[in-house]
Amino acid sequence: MNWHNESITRKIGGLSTVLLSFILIVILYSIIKLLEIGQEMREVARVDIPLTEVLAEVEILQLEQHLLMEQVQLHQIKQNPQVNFEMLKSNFQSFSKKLDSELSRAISLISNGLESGQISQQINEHRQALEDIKAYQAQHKVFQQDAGKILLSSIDGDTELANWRSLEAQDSALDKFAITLLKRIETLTEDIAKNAEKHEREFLAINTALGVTAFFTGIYLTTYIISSFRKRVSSIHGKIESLQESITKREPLSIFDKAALEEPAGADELTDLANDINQVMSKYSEQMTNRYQLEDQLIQLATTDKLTGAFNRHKWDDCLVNELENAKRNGAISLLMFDVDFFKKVNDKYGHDVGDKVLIHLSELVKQHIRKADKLFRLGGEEFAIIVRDLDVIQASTMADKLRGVIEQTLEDGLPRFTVSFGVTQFLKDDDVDSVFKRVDQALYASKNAGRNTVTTL
Ligand SMILES: Nc1nc2c(ncn2[C@@H]2O[C@H](COP(=O)(O)OP(=O)(O)OP(=O)(O)O)[C@@H](O)[C@H]2O)c(=O)[nH]1
Repeated sequence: MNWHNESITRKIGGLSTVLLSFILIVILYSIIKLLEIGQEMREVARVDIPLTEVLAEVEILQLEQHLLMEQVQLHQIKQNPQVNFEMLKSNFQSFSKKLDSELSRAISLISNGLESGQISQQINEHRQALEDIKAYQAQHKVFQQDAGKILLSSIDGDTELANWRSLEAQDSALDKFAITLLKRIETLTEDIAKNAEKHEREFLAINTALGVTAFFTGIYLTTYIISSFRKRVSSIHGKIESLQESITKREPLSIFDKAALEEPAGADELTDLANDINQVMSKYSEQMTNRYQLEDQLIQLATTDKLTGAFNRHKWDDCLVNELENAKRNGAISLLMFDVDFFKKVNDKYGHDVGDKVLIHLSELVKQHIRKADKLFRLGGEEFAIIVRDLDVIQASTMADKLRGVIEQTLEDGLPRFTVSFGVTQFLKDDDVDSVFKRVDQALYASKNAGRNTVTTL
């Protein structure tokens, strides 16, 4: 399909479709990405941040428990043997219970998150964290039982002291475990938050790229459509201008313009308009050509002698005036006038038809022996004239004599021999139509008087 030739409606429709498709892609992409980012944020907000809080609480409890043990060792065992074991035990159990409940909360946060699908990122890391918390809880339970037993007895014997040291070691291991767990969950949360940020940045970058692409595609397509319209409109404008020019000059369309009339390809509204204009121009051109030919024919009829094909008297009058002007500006122009000798006798002896043929033959003969630029006129009856450019009177006289000789020598089948007499003159600066005509007529008259078949120059 040639897009260039599509209709205006389809072009604009195509442009709108492209732009709307882009917008739709941007919207769909935005929805998908926002849902994805929302899910990631929810995961951070509902699982990872609470998990971090719980483990931070666990760490604090762990520290408090550690502190309690230090107190027991420093104040109650060494300095004050009358220690209230019941209160210590109660405090310790209360911490342990709290810690255990926080650990259970952490376990249920991860387990529920994994089951419900709320945790969608770093699933394996979350599973690993779950296992670690469970291990920590189990380890803590052992510590809790051991501590319960030890706190019921006084720590003054060697055995008890050894047990106390072992308990301290367990507590210290739990401390480290709690810190490691917290760090692991913090890193996990950080990673997920970073991932969400990365997705946000990607989302912004891709949306910007899509927006910019849509913008430039829109500009490109709009410019393309406008320029294609302008091209077509200017071609139509050109046609109308050449039509106007042709009407103003009253001339048919030039060949170049006619070539432009070729049916343009395509199916848009401008093509229809161009086709209509082409049809009008084609008809107009045809009419102008016919008219031109008709005018040519009329001009030929009006300026040509019917019998001989030479220019007639009417044309002679026009030409004589123009050539006189030419002669004044551009130099030598001569005039030859000739007349068939004793033509009346030809008519009388051979008939008027033969007389006509003599005149036709004479005119053809003369045309064969003069230059294209020289004009032959039949002034009336058997009287002719030739206007010759660029020849002075002497050169024109020589030319006349050559013609005279050719006519005298010519023997045409069915025609009698005949001769012609010439009068020759040159257009002079002060000449007017009458003076030059009078002079050449006198020259011809002189030739007749001189016995005919001769050339006289004046
Ligand atoms: N066949 C024919 N004869 C014509 C035509 N026009 C004029 N004539 C004749 O030409 C003759 C001219 O005769 P004249 O004027 O006496 O001249 P001429 O006999 O040629 O004698 P000079 O010119 O003195 O040599 C007349 O008989 C006209 O009838 C024409 O168109 N056809």
